[in-house]
Parts: sequence; structure tokens; C-alpha cells
Amino acid sequence: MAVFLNTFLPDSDASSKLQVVDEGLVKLSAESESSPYKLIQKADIKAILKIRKPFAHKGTYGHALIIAGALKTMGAALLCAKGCLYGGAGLTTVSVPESGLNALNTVLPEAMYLGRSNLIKIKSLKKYNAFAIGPGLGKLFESVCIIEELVVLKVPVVVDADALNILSTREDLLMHLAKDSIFTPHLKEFDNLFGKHKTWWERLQTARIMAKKLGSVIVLKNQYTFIVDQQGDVMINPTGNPAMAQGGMGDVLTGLITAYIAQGYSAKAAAILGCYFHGKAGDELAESHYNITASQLAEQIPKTVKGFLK
Ligand SMILES: NC(=O)C1=CN([C@@H]2O[C@H](COP(=O)(O)OP(=O)(O)OC[C@H]3O[C@@H](n4cnc5c(N)ncnc54)[C@H](O)[C@@H]3O)[C@@H](O)[C@H]2O)[C@@H](O)CC1
Ligand SMILES: Nc1ncnc2c1ncn2[C@@H]1O[C@H](COP(=O)(O)OP(=O)(O)O)[C@@H](O)[C@H]1O
Repeated sequence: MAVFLNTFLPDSDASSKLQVVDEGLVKLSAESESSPYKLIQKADIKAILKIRKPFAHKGTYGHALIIAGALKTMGAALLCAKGCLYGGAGLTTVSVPESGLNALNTVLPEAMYLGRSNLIKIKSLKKYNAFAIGPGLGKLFESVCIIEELVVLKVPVVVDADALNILSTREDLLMHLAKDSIFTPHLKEFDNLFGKHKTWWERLQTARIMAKKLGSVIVLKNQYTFIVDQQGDVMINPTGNPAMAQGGMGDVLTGLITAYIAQGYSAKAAAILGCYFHGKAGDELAESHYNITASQLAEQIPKTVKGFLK
């Protein structure tokens, strides 16, 4: 029986009620007409996920740099870094203000530190192969300068929270951020960035246009998160549940997606894996927990991936 798009939206309108959603990312036959809307299946994840290799070492799985946190929102940076560590990046470096150094060393001893002043000064960030910016970053002048630097470097970035809000006032930076970046807005951040929308159908049409225009992936977060690729196709994530509705959950997702980029996945594959395992970890915890914290969810991720492979 056909599944229609309105099943995955909090609102309903004539267009989404008529839009068929395909099951799975793979086209069934060359002749069949495929829908731009596809519901991610377990088999799709199996096809994307790469098994860890014998003789692998920390260098095999990349080095992520997370630029996040401000004095009063250091937790967002820690949660993002936690998502990255538990997502399996070989090395994770976190650039927080110096006021966060003790917290970082105490809470996440596996993570390394890069001072903000060094970050703005050094031109070479070449040792990192995955970048995330935004959780709890604040919108101060310093944050804008860092985004300008990333634009000059032309490195793809996972962009979240305050970095999205900065880009909403700086179209020049938004349009020049490297292709294959990943934008991870929730509804409000999305509308800030691309304009107000009355319905989710309209919002999705804008997401498809903008993902193509930017040459990047847009992860539009909600109960069913929409991953819109550079061709404007929309992948719907089936995992996740209301036990996850608590602050910091998106910060963990940003770290997790960044971990997959560090491990060598494409922007699209990293977004798909990140959303799927983030939600699946939440689903597994929700079997025994009424609500879940973001830290709990991050810690569940390695178990979830292992369980998936069994
Ligand atoms: N421990 C920490 O330091 C935390 C810091 N955070 C950071 O704090 C900064 C600001 O976060 P705020 O929560 O103030 O602002 P946000 O822009 O994240 O959220 C603003 C409002 O949007 C609404 N909203 C979000 N998703 C929605 C959806 N799907 N549908 C409808 N409404 C929705 C919520 O009601 C929320 O009050 C961000 O940089 C964020 O990363 C948060 O992540 C929470 C945890
Ligand atoms: N009811 C829900 N069902 C599934 N996923 C949810 C639900 N509520 C929240 N989430 C997930 O939690 C994350 C929330 O992200 P975000 O709003 O950016 O949070 P924060 O800024 O507090 O980190 C998203 O990945 C979203 O899909």
C-alpha cells in the first residue's frame, strides 16, 4: 500500500496528501518512476555502514574539530563533542573558550583542546578532516570571524544552532560556504535562515531548492527528520521518539554526523547514518525510559550500532 508524505508531517495539506513516498533509497527497477521522497530502511543503513577494519588505529577514523560553546552554554559544546567521541571519530578536538577548558578535561578526557585565539590566528586547520560549528557558540563578533575563516578555507562544515543564526543575517557567507557542508536546522532555525513558511510542504520545497543551490545537505530536524541531498531528494528518517524531546539532543546529533564525516563518509551518508543511529539509540532507551537526556543518548550510540550489526 502506498505511503503518503503527510504521514511524516505535523500538519497536512492537499499537496503532501498526494505525494507518494518510496520505501528505501534504492530504485526498484530502471523503468519505475521514483519519488523524490524516500523512507530510509534498515537495508539502506546496512549498505552504507562500513565495518571497522583489523589493524585500524585512531588515524584511520579521522580527526574532527568542533567549534562550539560560550561561557553559559559550554554544555552544548560538551554534548556535541560527546556525540563525536561516541560516534567513533579517531580523534576529537574541541575549540571552546578558555573558561571551558577545565570542564572539557574533566567531563571528556578523550577530547583535545584548541584555544579560540589560536583558531582565529592559525590559517592552517589542515590536520582536521571534519569540522562542526555552532552548538552554544553565541553570536558574538568572534563567532562571525570564525565562520568567515571557514569560508575562506573552503572546507565543508557541519553547521548548527548559533552558526545557522549568524548565517541567517549573512547571506554572503551562507552562499560561499564550501559545497558538501551539512546544515542541521530545527524548524525555527530553518525559517530564520530561509524565510517564514506556513506549512511543512512549503518548507520542504524550499529545502529542496536551497540544498541544490548550496550544493550541500540540509537536515531539517523534527520527529521525522528530513535529509535533503544536493540533488534535492528527500530522505525521511524513521527513527526517534518523543522521549528525546529535551535540550542538547541536537548538539549530540551534530557531533555524531561530524564523527561520520571524520570516518570518511560523504556528507549525505554521514547525515543519514547520524540521524538514523541518533533516533535508534533514542528508541532503544525509550523501551525502558520515559524520557532521555542527551548525555544518555550519546552513551547509547556504540551499543546501538553494535546491536544493529548483529
Ligand atoms: N547545555 C547547553 O549549554 C545547551 C545549549 N543549547 C544551545 O543554546 C543555544 C540556544 O538554544 P535555545 O533553545 O535558546 O534556542 P533554539 O533556537 O534552539 O530554540 C528556540 C525555540 O524554538 C522552538 N523549537 C525548536 N524546535 C522546534 C520544533 N521542531 N518545532 C517547533 N518549535 C521548535 C523551541 O520551543 C525553542 O524554545 C543554541 O546554541 C543551543 O545549541 C541547547 O542546545 C540546549 C543545551
Ligand atoms: N519527538 C521527537 N521525535 C523524534 N526525535 C526528536 C523528537 N524531539 C526531538 N527529537 C530530536 O532531537 C533533536 C533536537 O534538536 P534541536 O532542536 O537542535 O535541540 P538542541 O538545540 O536542544 O540540541 C533533533 O535531532 C530531533 O530530531
